[in-house]
Amino acid sequence: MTRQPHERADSPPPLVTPASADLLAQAGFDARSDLGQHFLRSKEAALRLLESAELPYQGQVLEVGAGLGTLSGTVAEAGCRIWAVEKDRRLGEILQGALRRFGPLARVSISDVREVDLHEGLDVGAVLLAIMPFDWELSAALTRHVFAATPKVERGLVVVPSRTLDQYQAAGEKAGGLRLREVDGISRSEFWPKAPEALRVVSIERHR
Ligand SMILES: C[S@@+](CC[C@H](N)C(=O)[O-])C[C@H]1O[C@@H](n2cnc3c(N)ncnc32)[C@H](O)[C@@H]1O
Repeated sequence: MTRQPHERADSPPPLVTPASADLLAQAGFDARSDLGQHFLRSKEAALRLLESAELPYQGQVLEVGAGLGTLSGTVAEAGCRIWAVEKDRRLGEILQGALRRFGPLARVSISDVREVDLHEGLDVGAVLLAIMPFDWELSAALTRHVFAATPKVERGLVVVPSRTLDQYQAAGEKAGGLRLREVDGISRSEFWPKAPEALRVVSIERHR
């Protein structure tokens, strides 16, 4: 298989499991800007996102770009089923290691979310919860993709660059039938590497 210019070798980085964003930084991990990689540094921030998401107990959550599993583990601890999808194969072992203890509550797919069968894998009423790549075009494309791929995802809560929200709101009715609303903020310093621009915590609903 020919490797794309941005693809790196798949050898795992020198990390311990479970890993944290700060350990990743200390290990000299090469965060990929083409994937908008910025990792959540604290569990407190994950808990705050969980609170904003108002997840139904034992509901199903799709997380796009699960990274190290910091948010995914918090979701599973709250009693929800999590499907953690992450494109970067270098993070596969770490993510699987972080979620192994949850057994059947947690499913991991190491793949581009646009290449997994979301309709088949999700239940009606699934919620999208994601810290989307910090690249406004990519985060907008992935958000659009999830809601277009299956009607089973009824709503979501995402962290996105503020420009993603601005562009959606500017698109109005053309925004793929979705209504986005800012519900909270999150500091750029909650991430390693620090987010390059302001972030928004946004709830998403379908237009009825
Ligand atoms: C802002 S980071 C958030 C990581 C993680 N949620 C955390 O906070 O530690 C975005 C994540 O999305 C992943 N990603 C980028 N494009 C993706 C795609 N098409 N499908 C699945 N994951 C993707 C990146 O590799 C990265 O781990």
